[in-house]
Amino acid sequence: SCVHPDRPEPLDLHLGMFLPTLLNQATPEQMERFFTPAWNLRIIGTYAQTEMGHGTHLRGLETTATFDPSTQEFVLHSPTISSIKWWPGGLGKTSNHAIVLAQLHTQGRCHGLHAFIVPIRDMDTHVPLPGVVVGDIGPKFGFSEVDNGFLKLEHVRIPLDNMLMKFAKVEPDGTYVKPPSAKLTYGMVFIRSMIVGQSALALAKSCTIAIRYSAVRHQSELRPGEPEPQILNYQTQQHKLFPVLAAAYAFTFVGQYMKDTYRRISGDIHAGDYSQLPELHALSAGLKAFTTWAANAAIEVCRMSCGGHGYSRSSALPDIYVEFTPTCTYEGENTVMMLQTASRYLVKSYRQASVGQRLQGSVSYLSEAAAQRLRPRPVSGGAAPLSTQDLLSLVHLYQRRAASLVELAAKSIQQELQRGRSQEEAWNHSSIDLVRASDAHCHFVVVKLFVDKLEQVDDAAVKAVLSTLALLYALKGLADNSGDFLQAGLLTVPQATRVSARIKELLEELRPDAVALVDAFDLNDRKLNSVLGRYDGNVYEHLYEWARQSPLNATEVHESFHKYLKPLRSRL
Ligand SMILES: CCCCCCCCCCCCCCCCCCCCC/C=C/C(=O)SCCNC(=O)CCNC(=O)[C@H](O)C(C)(C)COP(=O)(O)OP(=O)(O)OC[C@H]1O[C@@H](n2cnc3c(N)ncnc32)[C@H](O)[C@@H]1OP(=O)(O)O
Ligand SMILES: Cc1cc2nc3c(=O)[nH]c(=O)nc-3n(C[C@H](O)[C@H](O)[C@H](O)COP(=O)(O)OP(=O)(O)OC[C@H]3O[C@@H](n4cnc5c(N)ncnc54)[C@H](O)[C@@H]3O)c2cc1C
Repeated sequence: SCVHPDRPEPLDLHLGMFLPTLLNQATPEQMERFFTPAWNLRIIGTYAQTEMGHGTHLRGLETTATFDPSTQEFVLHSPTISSIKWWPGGLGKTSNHAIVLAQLHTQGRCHGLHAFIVPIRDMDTHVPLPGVVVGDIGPKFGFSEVDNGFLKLEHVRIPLDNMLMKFAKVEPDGTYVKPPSAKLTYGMVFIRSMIVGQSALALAKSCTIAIRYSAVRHQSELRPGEPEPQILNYQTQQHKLFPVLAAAYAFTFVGQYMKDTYRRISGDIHAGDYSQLPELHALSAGLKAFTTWAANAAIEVCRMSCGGHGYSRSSALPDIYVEFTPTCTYEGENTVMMLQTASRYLVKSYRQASVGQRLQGSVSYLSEAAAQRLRPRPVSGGAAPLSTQDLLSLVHLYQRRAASLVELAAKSIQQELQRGRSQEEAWNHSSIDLVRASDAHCHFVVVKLFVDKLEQVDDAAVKAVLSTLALLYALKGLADNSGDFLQAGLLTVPQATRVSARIKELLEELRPDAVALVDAFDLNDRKLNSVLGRYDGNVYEHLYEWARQSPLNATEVHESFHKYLKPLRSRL
């Protein structure tokens, strides 16, 4: 399993993408030649796919790999400024090899994107090799520990056997042999699946810090004349933090499910069964986007709930945010991933269900919805009774919301086509609906997995408190997205009012267990690296000590006084 490092590191790409790509796409001979030295860090590699001009649109990538049968070599080339590889982690100064994604040309034809192992620096001197121009792309929002780099290839020659050929092949005479499935060369499903677990970890860290701090921070007056209360006793503070706590548990279970699903389906793929690849792609793309967007926003809620000290690096929350936020962009920009899940899976499944096909996996509910559409609607047409206590009925509500939004998106495309728009234009003019449908589908999956997990909990007390968290997660999501449920006729205004009231009750129920629930994440002080989130709660003394250690305090009078203030004063 992928052990997530505390902070980004220059070897992340080597460990998180270079090695896994070899594992997934190298032949046994290539594994021998590359994996072993890479495992021993003799070879240090990166995954160079994105270019200055293209990150999302893979088919638009411009780097070329042209086969020269006379020398049995590929010629790797960056033909334009926009084709320069840009962003790969560890590329700037750390790596001596790169897996370069390039458009394969052989016998005068282009066969699309394929992966090539390209040596970029001398294995001993680390000097860039001939034809290789490589460097760091400069300061970024964060990730300063990682040398994200650029790579310009000027007719660099590599042996035929440096193309990763587990699936696609080029014969010595230049004949191209297609892979069993074109989808096998896309990659990225592994790391997208792992990122779901990173979302859970980021949430667990952030709410541990914020809830522990909220238990030791006393501020203002709740009852005149009484001591200042813990800020965790304010309903608004609970309303900010407890849904984040619930999401941290939800995403932990989803992260485990995603890892298990990846392991199961990639095992099938290695055995030659590609049938589940669409489900794995759709699930990993959608859940990566859903969980990172949610976690990204929640980290900021946790930071701001700690007041001024939340803005101090001593809280660790600014660093957690800066390190986490690019997950919404890399490994598939979130909007694009949501569109993939909708366009390549949900709408396709909806259409199959509409003609009576029995669907399996995470979209099986679309078959149920299609059958439902064929039955006469109840005369009342109103929303079904709502239980704010029964988790299974809430799962069903999320399922029906997802089915409704998938149908809305599919119908939007149909309406656009009937207006005479082309296929592409019809899809583009429905893309807001498509993203909403994916979001609702992923939300249903998360709620369902949370509730399914409770069935595996034997301890009654643990099951009770997790059920309360699951209820809060489901009802808060319902309140936040009440427009979807109202629009789908799944919720009435009186029911929405009851949901809000129930959420307040749940916040009160969770208050006594809140600190224990974050302690249960078992994140030690070293991993949290947060003065506010210390297990012993001894914040103020350590905050003062932390500030005293600041480099600015190395001298009582900083050199800036003599260099700037004093001369300025003398000129006034
Ligand atoms: C394992 C051993 C290792 C040992 C390690 C031990 C040590 C442990 C310690 C580990 C510590 C390391 C920690 C790891 C941390 C890692 C840190 C990461 C840091 C950040 C790194 C970032 C990297 C990157 O960003 S890489 C670049 C990412 N870029 C993208 O994702 C590009 C996004 N764009 C696309 O994917 C495509 O353009 C797409 C899909 C949007 C459109 O492509 P298209 O060609 O136009 O395709 P389309 O017509 O839409 O679909 C065609 C068809 O294909 C299917 N499809 C598409 N994509 C996939 C896929 N990925 N998989 C499967 N199938 C796919 C699609 O569904 C269509 O199918 P049909 O409809 O059936 O035709
Ligand atoms: C910290 C970090 C590390 C990275 N590490 C690596 C790495 O190691 N290796 C690597 O190869 N890459 C890496 N990347 C690059 C990353 O994969 C790309 O930035 C990402 O794929 C997004 O592509 P882009 O930057 O071209 O954005 P664009 O695709 O240009 O996105 C810009 C906007 O256009 C929108 N958009 C694009 N296409 C569509 C569409 N079809 N429909 C609707 N809207 C669309 C997007 O939603 C977004 O709002 C890294 C990036 C970052 C930030």
